[in-house]
Amino acid sequence: MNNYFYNISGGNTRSLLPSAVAAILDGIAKVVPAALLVDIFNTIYVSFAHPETGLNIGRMWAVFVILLIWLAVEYAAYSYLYDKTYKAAYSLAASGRLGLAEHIRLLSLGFFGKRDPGDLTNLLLSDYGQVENTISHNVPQLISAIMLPVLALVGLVFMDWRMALAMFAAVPFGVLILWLTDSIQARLSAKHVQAKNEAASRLQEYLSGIREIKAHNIGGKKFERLRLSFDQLKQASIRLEGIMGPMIMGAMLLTRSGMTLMIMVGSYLLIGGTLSLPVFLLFLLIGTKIFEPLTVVLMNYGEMRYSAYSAQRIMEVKAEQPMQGTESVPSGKPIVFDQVAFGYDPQTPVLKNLSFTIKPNTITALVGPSGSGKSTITRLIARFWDIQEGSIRIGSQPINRVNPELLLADISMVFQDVYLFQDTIGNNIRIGKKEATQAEIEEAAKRACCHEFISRLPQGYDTPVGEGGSTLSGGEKQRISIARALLKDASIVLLDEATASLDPENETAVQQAINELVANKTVILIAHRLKTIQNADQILVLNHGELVEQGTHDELLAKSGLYEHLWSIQQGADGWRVK
Ligand SMILES: Nc1ncnc2c1ncn2[C@@H]1O[C@H](COP(=O)(O)OP(=O)(O)OP(=O)(O)O)[C@@H](O)[C@H]1O
Repeated sequence: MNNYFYNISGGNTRSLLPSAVAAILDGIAKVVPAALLVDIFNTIYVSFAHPETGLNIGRMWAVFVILLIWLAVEYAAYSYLYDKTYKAAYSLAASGRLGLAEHIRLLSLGFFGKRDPGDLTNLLLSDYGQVENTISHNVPQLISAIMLPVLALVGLVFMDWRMALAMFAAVPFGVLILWLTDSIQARLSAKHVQAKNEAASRLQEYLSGIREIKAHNIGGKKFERLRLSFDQLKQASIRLEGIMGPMIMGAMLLTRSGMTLMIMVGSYLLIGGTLSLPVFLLFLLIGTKIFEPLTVVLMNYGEMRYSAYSAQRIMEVKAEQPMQGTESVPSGKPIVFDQVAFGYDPQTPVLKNLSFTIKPNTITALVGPSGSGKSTITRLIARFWDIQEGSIRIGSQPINRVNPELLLADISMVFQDVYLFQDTIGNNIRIGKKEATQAEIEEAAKRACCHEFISRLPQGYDTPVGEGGSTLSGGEKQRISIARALLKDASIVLLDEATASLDPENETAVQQAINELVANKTVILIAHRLKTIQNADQILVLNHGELVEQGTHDELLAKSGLYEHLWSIQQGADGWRVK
């Protein structure tokens, strides 16, 4: 149970305390009207039992006034409960979501390879929503609903312990049913949450891949996966409701059967003369009030069990270790790969025994057939993953000891698939330097050859771009990402050359922007077209994750090896035409 509260509060159990106190106050507030009801009953009963004394009007008025005052107190208690519980729950969930998103950002990219992106979205939205609901509704309602039966039990035991025992005798059996079925409920709830997440993931996949689905006419196949996931969700929902419903209902009926038992016991005791009529009537009156909150307790317990799996999922991600390292990045030092071996899956090596040095302020081009490991090298320099063997150093500092945030602050990256955020063009460039002025942004845009096309847009730098940059052309997005990198002005530039997919006009503009970016930087460039790297300081030729050749363009051509082979293929392909 401790674990449960630890998980639903996102590891901060103390944050539940104010709402628990508020719920206790709310519970107590609800007990007072019941106690006053007993007093009214008693006053009326006495006037009937002893007609000579008449109805005690003064007492009735006193109860009426207390009830009025109490309504105000109850309102205040409820407002306090609202403030402490609901607001606390929503801010706990909001800060928890942001904290988790921040934690996820600090994890190695290897973590994302293991998880479906839709699954993580669900974790942050749906699972947190579930937990939020538990904290804001189920836990306080449960605490508040427990107060009346517990306090009533204490009072009733003093009045007549035999009747109190009869009234509550069935409660342990109701609890026993819940306890016995706990593992079934946990399993069914987990399956239901999994099915819900799977359906949401498939839906997200279907919607975000709609362009490819249309282009390849695979709607039927993808829709089948979507249909299947919704079908499984339906089955899981039916199983959860179908099995748990009767069990909770059984526990409820059993608990409520205490009322019947109490009436029977009371009747016998009344006949036997060991119970007075007013006490019997009092038990009947209180009994009707007590079993309602007990039903609420059982219902909320079911809900809480359901959210336990969501909380567990959140805590599992929180338990993932962020990348370690506290050192700063030595400046002006070479990047050294020393017998590096790496595989995304450690059993399948992608890079093998790789050793080379990249001198500061030089251009190193990575060349090789598709899948030879070029992008992987750039990802390892940025420490998206940690390697399994050997070491990567900047100067003498192994990068696995460097603070990942500081390392990334020193690296600019320009990839082929540029992602632009759903924001203005200006703010998308500002990502390179948060505190940049408008003048700095425009200066970077000018150097990246995108100022002109941005200025032509009706809202200029304030023009919003669609999510992912869907409203801009490939070349325009490239140049904006180069402007970002220019603004960042990091000493290491990782560049995935993308000019192959651009039209000649865009290509010249992008090439010019790249030339601005790489001046006086340590550049690692993934080269797809060899004619662009003839002036590189060194070219590393990779094949199947191994370094097979190394040198300048002329040195490598003279070797007549893989580079020369790739060069001659590209020379031939340069003149291809559609017939
Ligand atoms: N995230 C990943 N998870 C698992 N395997 C991966 C991942 N990224 C790449 N790989 C595998 O690692 C190998 C090297 O890939 P990499 O992307 O580094 O090659 P590349 O030379 O850049 O290829 P290309 O020129 O086609 O971009 C390939 O076999 C690829 O399938």
